[in-house]
This record gives sequence, structure tokens and C-alpha cells, in this order.
Amino acid sequence: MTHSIDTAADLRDSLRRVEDADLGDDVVSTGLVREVTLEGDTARVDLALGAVHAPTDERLASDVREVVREAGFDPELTATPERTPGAESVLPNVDAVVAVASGKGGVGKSTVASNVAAGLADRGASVGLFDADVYGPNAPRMLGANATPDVETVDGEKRLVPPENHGVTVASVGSLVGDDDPVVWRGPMAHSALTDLFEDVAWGSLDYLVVDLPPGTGDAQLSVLQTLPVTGAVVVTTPQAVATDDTRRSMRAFGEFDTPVLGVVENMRTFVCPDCGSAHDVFGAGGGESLAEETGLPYLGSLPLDPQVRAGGDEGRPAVLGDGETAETLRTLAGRVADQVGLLRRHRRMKNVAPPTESAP
Ligand SMILES: Nc1ncnc2c1ncn2[C@@H]1O[C@H](COP(=O)(O)OP(=O)(O)OP(=O)(O)O)[C@@H](O)[C@H]1O
Repeated sequence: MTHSIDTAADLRDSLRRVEDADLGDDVVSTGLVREVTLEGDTARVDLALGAVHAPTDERLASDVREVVREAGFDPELTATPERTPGAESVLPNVDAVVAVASGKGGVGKSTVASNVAAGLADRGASVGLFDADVYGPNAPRMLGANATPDVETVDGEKRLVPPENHGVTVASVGSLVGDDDPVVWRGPMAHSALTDLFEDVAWGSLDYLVVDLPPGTGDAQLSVLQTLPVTGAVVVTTPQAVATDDTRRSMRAFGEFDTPVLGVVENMRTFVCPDCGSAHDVFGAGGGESLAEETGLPYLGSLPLDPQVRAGGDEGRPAVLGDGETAETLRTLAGRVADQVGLLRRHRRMKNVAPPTESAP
């Protein structure tokens, strides 16, 4: 193989051609290229990419590979993301924890959580879903994974081995209680149940753990934020003002725990009549989008009110795995969530590592 450059430093320099459009600079200046080593025909590049199977990160990796190949080397890429501080000690085998929240009940939080989880698994990621919604633990049913977890003894300790479906490992507070038990727990009880349950689960190694939070900003929700190293939260709202007002409150709660909000999803926006094909904004339109605008948060998209979404949830096969426009919208949503995790970490990397830009003379 003939090489157009000789040293790792030169190759690093040529990687400046790869632009991270979100960060507005190239991958070397932003600190995303951690290490470059050459060995024979192989160039090893360690990148501070943010999230596994995120479309933007995949694109950046492929651009880097191309530059390496053009220089005459076989690329071997590794990714070492800049993780949430504290994540290593609490959940060493989980790469990113994505909480799905809503200020108000019934807006489709579990629907979004289960579709995002199945959508990420469909992109090739290893995914877990933890249903922390003590008041309405229904995400496992939506994923068709509501079997009772097996119990396994490892080193004398009992571990719960949760069921898996559609590539998602699912554990729930629902598996602590019977299907018909009313789950009306007070704060401290919910807290200890959550912590115990979480620690007893044999999650294995996960790229993403999606956590379906209880609605609102109560004790149970805050317990999760105190217990888990949440990478970021996705906030679900319907378009009407009562929902967006509650959502604003729940965002403030995240702020208090320094939990970054990855973005806002507007659910149940448009209903397309299956008979006549006309579109109706049942709950109004644009509330989620203007909330995102007003708070400066990313708008992750809107989901239509679509009987396929409800049916997918009821049947345990999330609509994201189906065909058609709504399924495509849900797949895009899962990709955007991953992209936001990636961006958050690339941004953190840039802040931590990249030298300040030289000011013009
Ligand atoms: N976009 C949609 N189109 C059609 N049905 C939907 C949509 N989003 C949610 N639903 C349905 O609305 C109901 C409530 O949704 P879901 O359980 O996801 O809400 P939630 O916010 O998690 O509720 P809770 O407050 O009980 O946790 C479910 O039956 C679900 O299938």
C-alpha cells in the first residue's frame, strides 16, 4: 500500500477536513480525535464520538474513515465518549441513560419510551428499558415483554434476569407488584423500591438504557434523577397549553438536578382521518415546537395521533417496527434522540479539551 503521508501527526492534520457541523468546527479542533497511531498499513483512530448508532456520529466516523483511506491506510476506529460524570461508578456497563419524562399523565410518555427503545435496538444498539413509572407501569406491555423476570443466583446473590423482546431488555416496577395491584406508593417507599429493583437487575452491557419516568415532578421522579446517572431527558408533551405548562415545570425540575434535556417531542399532533384523508389538529398544533423554541431546546419532532401507534402499544409491537409514514417518523425520532446524546457528549468533549480558539490578530 502506498501512503500519501508518513506520520500520525500528518494524518491527524488531514482529519481537519472532517467538519462537525453541529459544533461548527473540524473534528481535530473540537478534540474529537483523541489519538492517531500508525502501524504498517493500519491507522488506528480513537474518536470521542458521543453515542453508539447515532446517525450523525456514524456519518462523522465514515468521513474519518474516508480521509484515512485516501491517505492510503486501513482505518481502525474506536470510540471513547466523554461520559456523564459519575456514570462509571453507578452503571459501569451502561453507556447512556435516557429518561423519558412528561409534566402530565397520558400524553404518550410510555409510547415514546417504548418506540425509542425499540427504534434504537432496530438501529443495532443494545438497549434496556427500565419502567420507573410506579403509577402506571405499562411500557413492558407495549414492548410485549411483560413476563415475570427469572431469578438467578450469582455469587450467592439473587439477580433478576428481565425478559427481552424486539432487542430490548425490559425491567419494571410492575414486576415487583401484581398486574392488578394498585400502585399508590408514597415517596420514600417508591424511592427504595426503585433503587432495590434497579440494583437487583442483571442488565448486562447496554448502549442505551431508556427510563420511563413517572409523570410530573413528584418524589418518584426525583428519586430516579437522584439514583441514576441520567445522560439526558426527552420531554413529551401534547400540543395544548395545559400540557406545555406542566412540561415547563418538569423541565425546571431537571434543571435543579443538572440533568440536560435532550429535546421536546410533541405527541398526538395531527390526526389523519382514515376515511376521508383530511388532517385534524385534535389537541391544537405547535405547542411543543414553540416550547422548544422558547426554552432554546432541540425540537425532536411531532408524532401524529395514529391508531397504528395505539395498536402497536396494545399488541406489544411498537409502531416504529412497522411500515408507513408514522413508523418512519418514529425511526427518525429514535435517531434524533441518539444524535442528541452524541451531540451532548461531543460538546462536553469540546468544552473539556479543545483549546480556546485563537483570536484574530
Ligand atoms: N401518537 C399516538 N397515537 C395514537 N395513540 C397514542 C399515541 N400516543 C399515545 N397513544 C395512546 O394513548 C394512551 C396513553 O399513552 P401512554 O400510556 O404512552 O401515555 P403516558 O404519558 O405514558 O401515560 P401515563 O401517565 O399513564 O404514564 C395509550 O393507549 C397509547 O397507546
